[in-house]
Amino acid sequence: MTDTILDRIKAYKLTEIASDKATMPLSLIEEAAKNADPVRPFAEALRRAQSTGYGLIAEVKKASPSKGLIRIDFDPATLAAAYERGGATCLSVLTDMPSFKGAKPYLTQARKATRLPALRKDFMYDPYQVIEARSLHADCILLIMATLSDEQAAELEACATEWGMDVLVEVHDREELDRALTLKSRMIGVNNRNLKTFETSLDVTKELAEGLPEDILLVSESGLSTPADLAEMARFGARSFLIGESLMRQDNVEAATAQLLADPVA
Ligand SMILES: O=C(O)c1ccccc1NCC(=O)[C@H](O)[C@H](O)COP(=O)(O)O
Repeated sequence: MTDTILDRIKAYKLTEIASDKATMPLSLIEEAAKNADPVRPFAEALRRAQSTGYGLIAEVKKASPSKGLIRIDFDPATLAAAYERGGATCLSVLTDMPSFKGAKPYLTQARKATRLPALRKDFMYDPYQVIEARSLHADCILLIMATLSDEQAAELEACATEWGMDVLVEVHDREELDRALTLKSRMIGVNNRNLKTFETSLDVTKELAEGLPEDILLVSESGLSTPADLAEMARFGARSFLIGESLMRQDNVEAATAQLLADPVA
């Protein structure tokens, strides 16, 4: 069977992690993580926001495997500040370089420009990356069930918890959702994009939202661009959203963010 983009990402991530460990030993990363800014509560911010409106995790995203270059004038701090002024609840910052033209410092720069909690958006396989996320001042990490075993997910989650961070557990189908629900995190991201084929459909959130336990904070991710999209997702129980491309393509990011959030359905 041919490799998917996720297989290719996993292969270079494992090489990258080995090389990072060789140049920056874990003990130094742990020291930096201990000295990082206090954690800003991520899930709590979303729960609060969606109790009166929508929770928005606004993504700082320069490029992607499916769309190539998305934004030319890309300054993470400027974009993050615009998101905050527009009413975003949290930030998501891509730190993966080969596929997303992201960088580790972008996370620190974006978070420091705002008072918002920030997610390290990357492909996590090793506790080293989790501690590194905290050293960059991350408040939350992402775990993608499509590319992790149950044991890996539980180990990475435990590490994040140990360092005080929240965990957004990402799923794309029922089998991944069932596995995700065995973890401790109560924050589930349903990715409308199939990361193996790039096919994107809001029906994925609609299908998986049904029958979710009451205590789950549901985040609908990817392919969302209009107030009507958000209203439709809200009708199926998702009031928090992870949005990147559609906002990154706007000239006025602050105004576009405010417009998207302006009229939440009850
Ligand atoms: O965005 C991609 O092309 C992509 C490809 C392979 C793995 C992950 C990918 N994206 C990560 C995401 O899930 C999105 O950046 C995020 O949900 C925001 O999506 P969007 O609003 O559609 O930019």
